[in-house]
Amino acid sequence: MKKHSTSIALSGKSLSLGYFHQKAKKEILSDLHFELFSGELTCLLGPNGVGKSTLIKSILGQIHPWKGSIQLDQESITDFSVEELAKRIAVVLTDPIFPGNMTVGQLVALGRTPHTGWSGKLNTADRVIVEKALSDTKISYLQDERLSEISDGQRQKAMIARALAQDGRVMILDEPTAHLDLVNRFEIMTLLRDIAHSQQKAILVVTHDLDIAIETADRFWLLNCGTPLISGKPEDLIISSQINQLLPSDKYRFSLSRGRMEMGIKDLKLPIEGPKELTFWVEKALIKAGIQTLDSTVSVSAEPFLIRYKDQGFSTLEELVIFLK
Ligand SMILES: Nc1ncnc2c1ncn2[C@@H]1O[C@H](COP(=O)(O)OP(=O)(O)OP(=O)(O)O)[C@@H](O)[C@H]1O
Repeated sequence: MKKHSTSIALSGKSLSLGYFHQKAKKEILSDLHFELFSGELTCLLGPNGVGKSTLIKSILGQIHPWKGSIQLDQESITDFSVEELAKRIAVVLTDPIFPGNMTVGQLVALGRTPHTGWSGKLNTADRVIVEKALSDTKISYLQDERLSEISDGQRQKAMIARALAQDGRVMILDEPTAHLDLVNRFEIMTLLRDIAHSQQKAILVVTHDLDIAIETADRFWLLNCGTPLISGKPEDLIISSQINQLLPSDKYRFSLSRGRMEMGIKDLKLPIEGPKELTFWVEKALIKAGIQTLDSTVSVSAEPFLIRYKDQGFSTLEELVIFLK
């Protein structure tokens, strides 16, 4: 069943994108189609150099498609002025460019610029929106802190609050979790999904963080060289194996049972018995140690944790690996 067309915030049809290099045309993406839905967090994934930033630049009107068209709210983006586009599409780029002595509150207020004009003077309604953006991103307590004196994760939340204050229907973020620790990466992505759902925003995030994207995204766009963009629920793309498009060679595969990318090892003969959550880690430790075949079965049990192999008992995987080597 197709999604209703009114929920399409942004779409691209038959796009051909590229650059001029020494006067020659260098096509990066051709015949590209996409639909970005309101109320969803979409993650754009693909190998380095495939053209993710190029696609973002075209959505922002920084490069013009050689062929095809991009529609925002059913109108060609070429019909929008730069100011009108800034009201509708908010962007968070990888490297923030704001001075360190600016406060979080001042940064978030800058999000209102497309609405206030060059004076930058906020009226009551603007102030309410800025305060809401700070509270939606749970950083109201940081409003008077300087950007140079807060953590990377807090700064990234401030950048998202600024984009929220811009109050457009579409938000685009280029690697918003780069440089962040695991907990902050989860927090940022979960925050973005909550915002997409509660405020019906269409949020597009470029990321290389497959694990966290699987946990948080409503939709994936998979981009690979020379193939059409694949769009779908992450779970559907995993079940249908289309997720393997992200993996360039047989060396890696996406494990359906474990939900993650792994080294694809041929002729693996590791008979291991015991609880599933333990056999998984035993196999991992053996593969890492370069052990791919065993002539007897390894038995593993929990409480107490014990590994048995050929009448020997081991209380750690380290002991087992030393014995096998
Ligand atoms: N201004 C430019 N002029 C010419 N070629 C460019 C320009 N910018 C990017 N390219 C080329 O376009 C291709 C796609 O680059 P792009 O930055 O869109 O990839 P990406 O998927 O965003 O990569 P990454 O994951 O590494 O950020 C690359 O081959 C790159 O060299």
